[in-house]
Amino acid sequence: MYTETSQPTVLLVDDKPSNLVALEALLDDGSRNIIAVTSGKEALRVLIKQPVALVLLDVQMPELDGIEVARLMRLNRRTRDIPVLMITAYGDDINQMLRGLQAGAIDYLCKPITSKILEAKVNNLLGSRQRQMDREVAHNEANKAKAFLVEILNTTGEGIAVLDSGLHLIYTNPAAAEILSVHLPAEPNGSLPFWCETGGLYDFPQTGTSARTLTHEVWYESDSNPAFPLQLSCSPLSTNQGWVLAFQDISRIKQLQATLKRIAITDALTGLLNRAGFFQAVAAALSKAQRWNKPLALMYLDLDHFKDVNDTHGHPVGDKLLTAFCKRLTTSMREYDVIGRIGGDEFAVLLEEDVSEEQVSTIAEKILKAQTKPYLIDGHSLVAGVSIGIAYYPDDGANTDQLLQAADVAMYQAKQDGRMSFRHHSPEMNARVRARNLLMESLYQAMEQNQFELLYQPQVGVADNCIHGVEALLRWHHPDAGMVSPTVFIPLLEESGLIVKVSSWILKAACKQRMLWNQSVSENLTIAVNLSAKQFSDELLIHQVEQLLDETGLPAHCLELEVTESTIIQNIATSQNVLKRLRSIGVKMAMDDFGTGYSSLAYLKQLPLDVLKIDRLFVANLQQDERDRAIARAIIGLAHELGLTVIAEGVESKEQYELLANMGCELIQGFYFSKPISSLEIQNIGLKRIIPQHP
Ligand SMILES: Nc1nc2c(ncn2[C@@H]2O[C@@H]3COP(=O)(O)O[C@H]4[C@@H](O)[C@H](n5cnc6c(=O)[nH]c(N)nc65)O[C@@H]4COP(=O)(O)O[C@H]3[C@H]2O)c(=O)[nH]1
Repeated sequence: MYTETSQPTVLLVDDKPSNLVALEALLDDGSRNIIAVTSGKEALRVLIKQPVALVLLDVQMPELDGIEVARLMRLNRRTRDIPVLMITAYGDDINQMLRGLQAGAIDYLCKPITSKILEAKVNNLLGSRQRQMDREVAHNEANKAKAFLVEILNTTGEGIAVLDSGLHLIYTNPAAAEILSVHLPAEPNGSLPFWCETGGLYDFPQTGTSARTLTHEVWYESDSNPAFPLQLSCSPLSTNQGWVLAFQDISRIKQLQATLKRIAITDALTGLLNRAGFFQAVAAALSKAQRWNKPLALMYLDLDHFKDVNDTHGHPVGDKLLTAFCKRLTTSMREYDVIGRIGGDEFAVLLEEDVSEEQVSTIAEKILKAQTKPYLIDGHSLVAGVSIGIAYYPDDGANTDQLLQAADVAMYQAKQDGRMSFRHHSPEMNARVRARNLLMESLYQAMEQNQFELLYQPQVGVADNCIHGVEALLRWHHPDAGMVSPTVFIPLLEESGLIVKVSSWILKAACKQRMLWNQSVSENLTIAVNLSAKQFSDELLIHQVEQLLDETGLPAHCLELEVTESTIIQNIATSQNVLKRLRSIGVKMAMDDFGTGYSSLAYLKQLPLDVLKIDRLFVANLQQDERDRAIARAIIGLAHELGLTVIAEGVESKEQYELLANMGCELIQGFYFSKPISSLEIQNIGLKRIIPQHP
């Protein structure tokens, strides 16, 4: 094969070299390659070896004549299309000429050869051969391109199909046939498939010159296929006779998206809706409620002391408790109520039906009741106390945030009022929360601005009416609000975490002050300091106390640490351990507020304590209530048998004092002798007998 730019090769075949020389002389004008051979055999050898554009073949040759060479050329694939121009000395021998033409010759030249005729015929034949070659090249190129396109169509994963103007499928590549489950040609009377979009049938774009490719998500449905989603690109054919479709089955992607969507709104631990999911559910319910003018109720639930469970028993136990709690919560609710976990130990419930205050209260009571039974988790018996706040649409909020905030405020109030209870939101609660938030903000500066002070309340011996000890009590002088009660700000300190910093200041200030009284009061005076629940569970407490005693030089037996009964009872085993370790360094341990609820007489024996403080609420009823007197007598008796010192708190009257003194209570604390007073006032009293305030 030769290209357009290369010169064509002309093969001259004649057994007479003189003829060859003459022919070559006539043809060799520099525009073509000339090869001259003297036999048919040689000619065939050249033809097999190299591309030749034209053969000038003498008919009469020994061995292999021109007609035989032409015949053999036609039998070979490589030579059959090469034009042959026969040269004969017998121009009048019709038979011979006919045989030559039948053997494949294109034309004849008769000897003697006229150079012009030779030139014209050679040029014609070379030109036509060139055109034939060009056509062959173009045809081959087209075939290659077609094969390439077919390969692409056959191997692509994308479905490619052509629809005629009547929406019949007239072409599908293999992927399209598989996706659509069709075999062309389609059944002549088969029904047309549906191409649908949200809202109805898919509107195929207008055909015509302004046609563009449009991409859509459509649903395809046919006799053999239930509807499934396709991502479809549709291009009208330029002939106006249909459309080319390119598409992919996106069922898997859709399923994946749905799964991801579900995961995105589900809480992995409990399987409930997570915060995002719950918010979506509330938003949907709110728009319905707005449309139909219906009320909604939203409950906010917070587990009481859940953090302690995590801290004490570890997160796996905490997780199991949450899961068990959710199970119980779910069984307390109706099937159509929506429950979500919106924080670590915070849950919310949306009630759309039967949302009168009375009905919602019944549900809240049911939830609380279900939680009174302890959970048995990994050998631990745990109670998941819960506080519930309830808010209503439209009274307490118009959107999700407002409603949740109102329910949260009500929940906080429930916690304040004693936990394991529920509260309905009321507008006054907002004011309370605002005030609380303001206080919380100013608490952060209270330490730096020296707004805290310690007062000391004497603990007076019944035997001698002298001060045996003092309880350090914290005071906060708020620059605007004046004196704020510790019952208000101690929980805020705990909540904010500031309690750690403030508590270590209290301990240090109390111990330092106590050392100053060595001379002015007594070397044996006890200083009692309250420990917050957080401090009591702080691993570093013992180290901190040891360091403090070291720093201040205070003998350990002069320091008494008070822990409330409720803190101790939360986890008896841990409390036993902490009490034991603190006592091992010589510090005295007192149980504060004894009698405020638990009256854990059964535990007293197991707790390593030195002092039992009877709560003032208990003391207040002594005069009126014979049963309280009997119980107080029993408590004091039992405490003594266990080797504990008893201090009665909140003693306000002579009668209370005398009753307690008669029962054997050895130390009295209360307004009867003194309110909490300054360190200077304690110093002034010193070891003198203290005169009752209300004799
Ligand atoms: N009605 C009446 N009340 C009496 C009488 N005698 C004493 N009180 C009051 O009873 C509370 C006794 O302290 P508490 O039970 O430890 O109860 C304390 C304690 O739990 C907590 N608290 C006070 N100071 C501190 C502190 O420094 N650290 C910690 N963690 N808590 C503290 O705040 C609670 C309240 O403290 P305060 O307001 O100082 O109230 C004090 C005291 O002023 C009486 O005869 N009648």
